[in-house]
Amino acid sequence: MSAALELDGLKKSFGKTEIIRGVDLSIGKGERHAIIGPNGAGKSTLFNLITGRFPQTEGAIRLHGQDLAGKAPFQINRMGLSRSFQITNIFPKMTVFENVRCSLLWSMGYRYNFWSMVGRSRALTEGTDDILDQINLTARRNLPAGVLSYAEQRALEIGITIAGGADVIMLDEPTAGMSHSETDYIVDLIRTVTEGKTLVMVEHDMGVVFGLADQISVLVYGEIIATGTPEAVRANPKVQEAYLGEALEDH
Ligand SMILES: Nc1ncnc2c1ncn2[C@@H]1O[C@H](COP(=O)(O)OP(=O)(O)OP(=O)(O)O)[C@@H](O)[C@H]1O
Repeated sequence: MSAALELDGLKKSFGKTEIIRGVDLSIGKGERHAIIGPNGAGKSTLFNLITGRFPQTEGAIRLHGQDLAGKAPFQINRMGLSRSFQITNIFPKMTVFENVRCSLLWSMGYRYNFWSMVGRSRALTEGTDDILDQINLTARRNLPAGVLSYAEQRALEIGITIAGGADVIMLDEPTAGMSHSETDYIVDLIRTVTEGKTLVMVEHDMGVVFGLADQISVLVYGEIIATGTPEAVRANPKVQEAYLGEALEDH
């Protein structure tokens, strides 16, 4: 499996404090990879480095072999990496359809700017409806997004994240604040919409992590102490000691 994303000796300091302390990681194309670790380990910082929100202090990040140094988040997005936000990022007064179309328009405007307006608008509508179908929101198509339930809003946000056609999808705690049934619903949805794509997610819920991830990396105090399959990570004594012990017993 060739790498979709590679981190090489990655470091990040805020002032004098080194938060990411030398991370090497290779995430294969088509892999679903979860980054877990205790509070304050640096997961969000790592996420923000990969998506270009923070510049790294040292080391390299490569997306499909291309160095991301100095690239702005929108440029990284156009190179095929799309992220969701922990805080719901939808326009509440726009309809569900308009929210997805807005995201799709941006990417199509960029990729297919030679299309006629008519062709473009038809393709846009079809593409938007296809995404609504994938995220199970066809029945809610014409409602203002603000009236959706919390889980539906998160589903919509996942739709917005995938709308640009990125092949690397990054999700930050996609099931945060959800009930068990909402979590099951979103996990199924994530599995479906990321089929054939590379998924990188930061997630606290071990049920979600073990249900979705092919590979898990455990970040502790700014370093990855283990990467492997869920079974290997679960059985790793270093991981048990540093972090998972109790969190794992139920799964
Ligand atoms: N912009 C910043 N400036 C200074 N320090 C920061 C900044 N962002 C994060 N930190 C510090 O970096 C450390 C790691 O934070 P981060 O949010 O990346 O951890 P996390 O693993 O995502 O934690 P959680 O699981 O609680 O979300 C924390 O000590 C935090 O205070």
